[in-house]
Amino acid sequence: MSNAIATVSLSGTLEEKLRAAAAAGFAGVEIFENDLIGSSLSPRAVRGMLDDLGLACMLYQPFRDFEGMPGHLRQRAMDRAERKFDLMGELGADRILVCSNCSPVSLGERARIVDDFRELGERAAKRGILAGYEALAWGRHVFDHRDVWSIVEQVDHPNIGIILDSYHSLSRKIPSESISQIRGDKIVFVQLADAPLLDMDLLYWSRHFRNLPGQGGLDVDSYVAEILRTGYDGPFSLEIFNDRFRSNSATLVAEDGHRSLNYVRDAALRQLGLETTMPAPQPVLAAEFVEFTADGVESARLGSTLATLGFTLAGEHRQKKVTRWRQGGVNLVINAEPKGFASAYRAAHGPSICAIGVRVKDKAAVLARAAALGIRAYSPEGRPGRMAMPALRGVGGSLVYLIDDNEVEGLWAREFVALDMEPDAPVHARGFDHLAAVVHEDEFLSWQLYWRALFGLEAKAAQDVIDPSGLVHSQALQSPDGGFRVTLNASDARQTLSSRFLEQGIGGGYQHIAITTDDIFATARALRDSGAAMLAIPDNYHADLAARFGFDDAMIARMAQLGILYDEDAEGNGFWQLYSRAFDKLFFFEIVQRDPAYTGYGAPNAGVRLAAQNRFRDDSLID
Ligand SMILES: O=C(O)c1ccc(O)c(O)c1
Ligand SMILES: [Mg+2]
Repeated sequence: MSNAIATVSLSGTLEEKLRAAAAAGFAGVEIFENDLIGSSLSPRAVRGMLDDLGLACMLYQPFRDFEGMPGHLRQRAMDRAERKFDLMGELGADRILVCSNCSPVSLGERARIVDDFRELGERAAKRGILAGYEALAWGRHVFDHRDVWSIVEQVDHPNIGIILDSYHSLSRKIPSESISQIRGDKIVFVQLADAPLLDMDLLYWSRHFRNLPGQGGLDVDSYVAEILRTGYDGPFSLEIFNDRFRSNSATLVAEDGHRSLNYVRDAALRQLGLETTMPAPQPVLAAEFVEFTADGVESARLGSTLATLGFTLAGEHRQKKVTRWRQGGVNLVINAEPKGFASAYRAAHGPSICAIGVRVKDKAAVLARAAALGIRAYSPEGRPGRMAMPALRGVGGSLVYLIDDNEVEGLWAREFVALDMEPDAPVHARGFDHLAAVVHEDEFLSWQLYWRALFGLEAKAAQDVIDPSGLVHSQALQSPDGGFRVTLNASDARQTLSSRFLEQGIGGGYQHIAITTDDIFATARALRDSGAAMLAIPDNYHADLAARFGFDDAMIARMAQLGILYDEDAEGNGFWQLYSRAFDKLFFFEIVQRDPAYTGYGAPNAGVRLAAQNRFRDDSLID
């Protein structure tokens, strides 16, 4: 059970693609015909390079418009096949993919198609080649793997088998259980791809939007499980046509690709109740803290800001210039140490969120799963084992600290001297609702895979958000019970709030923290009274709210005065929101009150919020 990747999935020249595939640990590649045709390397030189890199040439593809051709075109197709068999001999490939015919002149007659494959089988046998028939979802006559299987059965030739491609089957909603009809030893090759759920022409969707298993919305896990159940033990190969990947770093896509195959295989084995080498994903129970990096002066200013937001200084680190601010279940840590990770992060990104801490049941299992997925742990140079908490690399170079649920209280007590909290300070924050990160568009899918593969977070439907300066893609992910939520935002438009954050902060990272309250009106009044700088929302928004939800005038006036936004799902579950102004134009806070059954993030309000923030742009980057 090895991992392979089609050269079409990676950017660059053929040489660059092969190097990236080898470096990421793939056992082999599919040579995609166009990549060879456009290369100045001879087939023998490609073979030499594959040998040097330790890569097998597992498949040559695609061979198009073969079966059911009329008249003299039939002989042309056979001649063409012989030429490709010659080429495969030079490349060292013994498998070829024949995709179902798309030609408008092709014939759909079953008997002809069967005859053509019998003849191809005879020709392939003389060369020691296996040909696999793949149903393209947009094939002229054959577009369903069930038809391909029935043809392959009828052809009944040892050199003719089936190739399964998850995109073609799942985009057409063909039940994966149908794979149980297929004999495992007749599966010549398996190609895997995921895709976002878009209502789109099948060909266009396939050629531009495929992505890695764990980055889209197709049930690739169950597809793989059904294939494993047939006894197939050959390679799983990524065949990803994706506009973004074509311009992305081949190294990033190859590394993510390898991770995604290991992830999907693990998930499929788990579905089947079979043994797998990876520990199970540990759900994140909750975010325990968010850590800010700031120098001494910024630290004092940030402390004042947190105080206006209702936080109290709750502890000081026993050895370090680190303070703990607390309100209800929300812990914010300000790290003003002049050395170490936080200080290095600040040097690159400015005062910002440099780490988060998450509670899990078994951090050792998380670390082991991360290692199996090739996700790096953070180890401060020269001081292994000195960390109070292990950490993994996270978005924008930040860290994710791992804390076992049963050690949380002990950890705070051990590391921090507790300061007396004002006993009757009102508590408006119950816990973290979600953490919102901004990432480069090129890494948008990569971080989705990270959260899904490592922690088993579930992806919600992607949202397109309209910023006054352009489109922002937004993807929410959450633990199955909703105890931990993150959102990823990315934008190609140069002047959106997301893009300005990347420029200002030199790279991705967390841009805002959303905190839950049980009474947003009381919280909003308290924040106003303590002088917190909050984001004003224009009256037009509230007039529209009144029209949409029938709020009375007094309610609308209160919401407008306090800058409260509202959304409601189809069942009438509500969601209330309130935003702070940004600290140093870098990060800000959101306060939310959610009906337990409301599962969104106020997407209809995001454009209004971005427009409001956009009004503070002029003097410098964001506010
Ligand atoms: O888009 C295509 O033409 C194409 C070619 C070969 C494949 O294996 C495939 O899945 C799609
Ligand atoms: Mg395919």
